[in-house]
Amino acid sequence: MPTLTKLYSMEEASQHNTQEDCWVVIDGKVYDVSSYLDEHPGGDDVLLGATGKDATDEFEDAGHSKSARELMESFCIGELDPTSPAIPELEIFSKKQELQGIRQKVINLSKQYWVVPVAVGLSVVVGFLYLRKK
Ligand code: HEM
Repeated sequence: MPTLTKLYSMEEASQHNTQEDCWVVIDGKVYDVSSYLDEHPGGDDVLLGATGKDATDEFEDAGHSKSARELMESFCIGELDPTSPAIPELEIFSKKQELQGIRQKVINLSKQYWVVPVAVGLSVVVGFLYLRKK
């Protein structure tokens, strides 16, 4: 009996581009590497950066070993639908920019929240010193 391979479009694969949910497409196959991000010796950022496109060249350029290639098979969840259109580079770029923008906003906000306890602490110290002088 023939085995049924699940087919995914590049559009669908590209939706999985976060730290919790990350798919990469290499040589026509789709890999769910979400559980491997933290362990990937090349870093999680390269895997996240390889989402939404055919990452075959980048994968080959890194010179992966035979054991890496064996390991990757355990993450294979299906194949790329050959009829599905590729996503234009610009769109991938703007999606990543969008994510970067959100990340930056969160960082900025957390920086602001540091200011509050520091300001409160400073006013308590200044107030205390002032009262002691009196
Ligand atoms: C299922 C997918 C993948 C698996 C299982 C995997 C696994 C591994 C393993 C085991 C290594 C250690 C070296 C080796 O044994 O070859 C490695 C290194 C590396 N990988 Fe991957 N990898 C995957 C996908 C990718 C992709 C898509 C990229 C690039 C976009 C990438 C970039 C790298 C880089 C840059 C290194 C470090 C090479 C070095 O510093 O020597 N990997 N990977």
